[in-house]
Formats: sequence, structure tokens, C-alpha cells
Amino acid sequence: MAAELAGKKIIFIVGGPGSGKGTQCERIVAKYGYCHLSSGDLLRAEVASGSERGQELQEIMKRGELVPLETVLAMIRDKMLANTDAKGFLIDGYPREVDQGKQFESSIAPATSVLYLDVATETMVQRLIKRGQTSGRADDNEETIRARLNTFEKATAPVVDYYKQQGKLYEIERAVAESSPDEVFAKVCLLFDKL
Ligand SMILES: Nc1nc2c(ncn2[C@@H]2O[C@H](COP(=O)(O)OP(=O)(O)OP(=O)(O)O)[C@@H](O)[C@H]2O)c(=O)[nH]1
Ligand SMILES: O=c1ccn([C@@H]2O[C@H](COP(=O)(O)OP(=O)(O)O)[C@@H](O)[C@H]2O)c(=O)[nH]1
Ligand SMILES: [Mg+2]
Repeated sequence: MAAELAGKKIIFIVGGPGSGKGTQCERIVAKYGYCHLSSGDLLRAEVASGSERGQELQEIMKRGELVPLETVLAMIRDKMLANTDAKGFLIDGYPREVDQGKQFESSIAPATSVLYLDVATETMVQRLIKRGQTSGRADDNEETIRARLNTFEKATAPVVDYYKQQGKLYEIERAVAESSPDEVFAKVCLLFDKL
């Protein structure tokens, strides 16, 4: 456990690709001032650095698969330790598999709460195809989108069940998660106001 992080609020943001995690995190940061760490953004920064490691990561991400969990865990841990003055942390797009969550909690600190955005598969596909017209993301093409959705169903859906059992899950149900970002945020605020 990292002693510097004891008592900090740690919120995992979980949802399929294109479920709106990044969109909500931006709003949470603006209103509540948490430190936002997006696992995907940290990996893309490594890719952009042009390192050999980055090239390996890019290949895995283009296949829509998961990079080794230790890689992402180390990146997140470093960033958290560089921001110990933050009142809390939003860990966006993480954990992607149950073991990744367990290792985070045993080696860094326990999660306070897990926010889950439940969006239908076809809605996510449509949103990402649209985002792909301008995002420049190598994984926003239909083939990779399908593979990411498949990885989500196999590896990440069990994360939702795991934190539900632990009583830590805060779910934005489909009817809300598929409406507008403002409506989603209104429901997200009900969680953050209580933290
Ligand atoms: N209708 C609607 N569209 C949304 C909402 N949230 C996000 N979007 C759109 O869906 C697309 C994906 O949103 P992101 O916030 O990038 O999704 P993400 O979950 O971070 O996706 P990844 O980065 O792929 O993990 C964007 O183009 C948004 O404009 C929402 O609440 N309602
Ligand atoms: O803990 C993580 C987070 C991300 N990724 C990889 O990074 C990609 C992009 O992640 P991001 O959260 O940006 O997008 P999403 O897949 O949710 O659309 C994923 O498809 C994975 O290949 C990973 O392997 N482990
Ligand atoms: Mg995102």
C-alpha cells in the first residue's frame, strides 16, 4: 500500500468503449477538482513518445486487446504518487479485468466507489464511428471497435459484477446513460455530492 495515498478518494470509471467515460470525467474535474487519470490516454502518450515499448503497446491497442496489467498499474501508480496533493482520483477506463482491480487495491489503495456507465453495444459502435471521423485514434475504426467490445464483454463485464458484490458499484442505468451528457452528469453528481 502507498502510505501517501491513504485516505484519498479513489473512483474507478468503468464502461464499454465509447460509453462516455472521458466525457463525464471532464465534467467531474471541472466541478469537483479531482485528479483525472485515463489509462488509455497514458498508454497513448507512451505510443506518442515513439519508444520501442510504445510500438508494442500500439500493436496491442490496434487489435483491441489488453496490454499486460502490470504496465498500466505502474503508469497509474507513478501518476498518483506525483499528485498526492489531489483530494481524490478518477481512474478512467480502469480496471479492465478483475485481477487488475485486485492488484491495484492491494498495492496502491482501496477504491472508494466504482462508477459504471451502461450503454448498449450498438450505441457505442455508432458513437465511436462518429468520433473516429475526427479523433485520429488508431482504434476508432469498425474492426477494432468490434474487438474492443468483445474484450469489454469478456474481461471487463466481470469487473462490474465484482464491485457490485462488494457494494461499491454506482450504476448509471441504460435509460440515463444513453441520454445526453448533461442528464448523465446530473446522476453522476448525486454520487460525487455524497463522497
Ligand atoms: N448522446 C450521448 N453521446 C455521448 C455521451 N457521452 C459521450 N458521448 C459521445 O460518445 C463518444 C465517446 O465518448 P467518450 O467520452 O470519448 O467515451 P469513452 O468511454 O471515454 O470512450 P473510450 O475513450 O473509447 O474509452 C463521444 O464522441 C461523445 O461525444 C452521452 O452522454 N450522450
Ligand atoms: O487498463 C487498460 C486500459 C487501456 N488498455 C488499452 O487501451 C485501449 C484504449 O483504451 P481507452 O480506455 O482509451 O478506450 P476504450 O477501449 O474504452 O474505448 C484499449 O482498447 C486497450 O487496448 C489496456 O490494455 N489496459
Ligand atoms: Mg476515453
